Amino acid sequence: MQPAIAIHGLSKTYASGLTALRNVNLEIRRGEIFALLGPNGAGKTTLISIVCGIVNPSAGRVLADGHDIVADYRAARARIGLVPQELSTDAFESVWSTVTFSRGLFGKPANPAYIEKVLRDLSLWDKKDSRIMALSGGMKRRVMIAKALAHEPQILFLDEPTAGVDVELRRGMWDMVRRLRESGVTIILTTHYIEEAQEMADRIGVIRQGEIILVEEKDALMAKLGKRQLTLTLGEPLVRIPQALQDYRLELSADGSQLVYTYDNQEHGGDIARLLQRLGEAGIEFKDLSSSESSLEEIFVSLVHSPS
Ligand SMILES: Nc1ncnc2c1ncn2[C@@H]1O[C@H](COP(=O)(O)OP(=O)(O)OP(=O)(O)O)[C@@H](O)[C@H]1O
Repeated sequence: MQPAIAIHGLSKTYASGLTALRNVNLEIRRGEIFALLGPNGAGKTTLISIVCGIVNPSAGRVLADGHDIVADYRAARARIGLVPQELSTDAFESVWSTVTFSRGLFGKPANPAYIEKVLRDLSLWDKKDSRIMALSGGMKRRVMIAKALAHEPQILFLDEPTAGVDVELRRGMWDMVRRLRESGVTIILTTHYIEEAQEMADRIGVIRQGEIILVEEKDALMAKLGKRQLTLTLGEPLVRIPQALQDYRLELSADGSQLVYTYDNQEHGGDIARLLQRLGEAGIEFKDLSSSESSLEEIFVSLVHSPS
């Protein structure tokens, strides 16, 4: 199946000489939610802006639903909806006219029934006659999404959709994005919030200094890179890790009161049973035991901060 977005060898050097993207290759599958995760200045907005035709690439090629974003701009752009980071709407216009106008920009014939559906789906129907300036911040964000959907795009870019949004509203946005995906829209979102990627994405791409350093199924990423730790609080502090336990990846806390065992998610629990048995044989007693799983956040931090 043709990908929703195909990016080949994309690079961008701004007039200032700054290279924001370096040879990016990426395919977004039809119908997926793809989260592009990266620290400030990594190149996320530049990438989205190129795909949406707002910024010119320095090199490379992008196809949106098979249409070249430069040679076949109109067809490519018609398939894409963009919800930018900044709220940009005319404060004095009503919700209805703002959204209807956006559809007209793409040369699509009027379709009040479709606009009504979009506004209802976004819980904006009862605000359709309100001026934008009279809406809350969360409602304004939803208007931005309604505008982006007005021309019935199959691919939706959300640039930092929940930046500065409270927890409740963020959950509401996530639900809404899932519903959009269920309706067949492919979704690409950028985020700083690891939790957002962890919660929403089917696949995750990590971008650092203009390079895509990783693209993985979220579940595979969690399984592959996720580590578990078992912390044993000892009955009596140890001075050093006994010879009999040298085979295990064990660390002793500075005060000798805790042993920490780090293991991969894929490893089986049998290893732990053996470790506990060996501890018993070595006469080491423990009074407490707890386990923890590393989150995507730790994985992300270790990736982004590891040397290039
Ligand atoms: N118009 C421009 N001219 C020159 N440099 C730019 C321009 N736009 C962005 N940059 C630079 O390109 C780099 C990538 O910026 P970009 O906005 O794409 O990053 P980002 O990952 O979206 O960051 P954030 O998470 O902060 O939004 C940054 O170093 C930025 O300063």
